[in-house]
Amino acid sequence: MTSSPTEVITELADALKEWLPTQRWFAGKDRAVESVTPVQAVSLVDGDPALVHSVIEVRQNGSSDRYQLLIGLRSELPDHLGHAWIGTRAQLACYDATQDTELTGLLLDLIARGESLAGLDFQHEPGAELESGLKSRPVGAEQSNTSLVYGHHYILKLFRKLVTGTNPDLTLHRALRAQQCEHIAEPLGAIQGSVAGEDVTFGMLQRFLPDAADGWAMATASVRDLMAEGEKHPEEVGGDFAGEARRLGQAVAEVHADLADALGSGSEGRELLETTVDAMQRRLDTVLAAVPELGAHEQGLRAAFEDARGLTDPIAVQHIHGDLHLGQVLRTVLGWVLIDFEGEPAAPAAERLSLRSPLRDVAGMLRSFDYAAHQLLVGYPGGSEDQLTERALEWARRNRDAFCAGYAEKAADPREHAVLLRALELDKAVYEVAYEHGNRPEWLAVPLSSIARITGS
Ligand SMILES: Nc1ncnc2c1ncn2[C@@H]1O[C@H](COP(=O)(O)OP(=O)(O)O)[C@@H](O)[C@H]1O
Ligand SMILES: O=P(O)(O)O[C@H]1O[C@H](CO)[C@@H](O[C@H]2O[C@H](CO)[C@@H](O)[C@H](O)[C@H]2O)[C@H](O)[C@H]1O
Repeated sequence: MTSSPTEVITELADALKEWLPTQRWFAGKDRAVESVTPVQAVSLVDGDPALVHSVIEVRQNGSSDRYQLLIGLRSELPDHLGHAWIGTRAQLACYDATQDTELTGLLLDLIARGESLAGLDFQHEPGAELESGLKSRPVGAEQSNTSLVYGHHYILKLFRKLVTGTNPDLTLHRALRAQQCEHIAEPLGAIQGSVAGEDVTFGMLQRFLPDAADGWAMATASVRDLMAEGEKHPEEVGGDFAGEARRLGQAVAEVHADLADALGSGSEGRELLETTVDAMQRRLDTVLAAVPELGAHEQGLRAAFEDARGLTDPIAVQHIHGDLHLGQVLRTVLGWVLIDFEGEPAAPAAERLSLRSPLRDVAGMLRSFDYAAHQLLVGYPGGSEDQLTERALEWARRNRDAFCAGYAEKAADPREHAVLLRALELDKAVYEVAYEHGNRPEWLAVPLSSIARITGS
């Protein structure tokens, strides 16, 4: 490589403008990319292949976000890396190096050795003895970040959109580990560094749970079973999920209790309600401007948010998961594990780190039961009164109740806060409208139809 790492990224800028919107983890797919510039770039491996670690600034619609890139450079790109190609410069193929097992092994080895390289600190958690020399494979699932699995042992998440300060995913995992929480995958290491003088977390290594099934796959299999059973009710079919939903409710309540013990909790009154409802209304303004289909429900949404403003009881607050849904929970033989404590990918860092009502996580999970029940019906020609829709509603009701009942076995019953819970659920559904609009427009009907049902609009 004759050019400097920064020159490489600068020369790749045009290719990156095309490539970024094709990546699942790129958060700005709904806006044109105006420019891509390197904030910093360092060489981690010289030679052929070479490896450059870079932070880029992506400008869109007048604002900008920072993303982490690992760029591989090779004189010849083998076929198995063809899908990772970004562009060619100075006769070198430049590609997404997270897909290159010849290069990614180094990241685990550096963490295992606890080394610093080119301004990046590769750390293992105190007492963690890590095996090195393992090859990685990328996690197949489409995600907000890029995760690599090493053997059957470890999973390394490389954060894509960067936030300043220690990433909440790492902070909360460390806090839960200190509480010996049973419902997490143990954090084992991290890649830390700085960008423009501010600390940044680039990666987090965790114990990989090879035999875990994800909650979304389990729940949707249960819905499919039910729909195949014609006239039967959820409790009458073998694939009933309510027992798991109850255990999941217990696990979420236990994680909340551990987070509160580790990081503190409080109680808030009027001021929090005002800022919470103001934020809901602002989010609604933004999403309404982007997704006209939401307009039909504006009145119902605003009224539900304002109902919450009128509440008088104090609200318990603490650190929470922040983006809890069935895709963020894994069922192992020992029980449920929660993953990905990063919060909503689109939320500002300060909001993700603030103390909030744990009912937000409950609302996220309730939304997810609704999603699991209704996503099979996307594009389905039946009317809203037909039998499959009835089954979907029944499944969602049963599992939402079971989840709340499980939660109530370990903490206060979330159903006692119906007005706030309803507002939080609707706020989450508004977020989902924006999320689906930007990422999976064919699924937009899922949150929209829930909003219609909940608000009666
Ligand atoms: N400890 C783990 N063991 C097994 N699989 C995991 C583990 N952590 C994450 N996964 C898998 O990797 C996927 C991505 O992880 P996640 O933390 O949700 O990343 P993202 O921030 O990109 O959404 C999850 O959906 C899950 O399937
Ligand atoms: O990438 P993350 O897992 O951090 O979260 C984002 O993507 C999720 C989809 O993968 C999205 O979740 C929505 O769809 C789920 C089904 O795919 C459903 O279970 C959730 O209830 C629904 O919110 C999530 O909102 C988004 O932040």
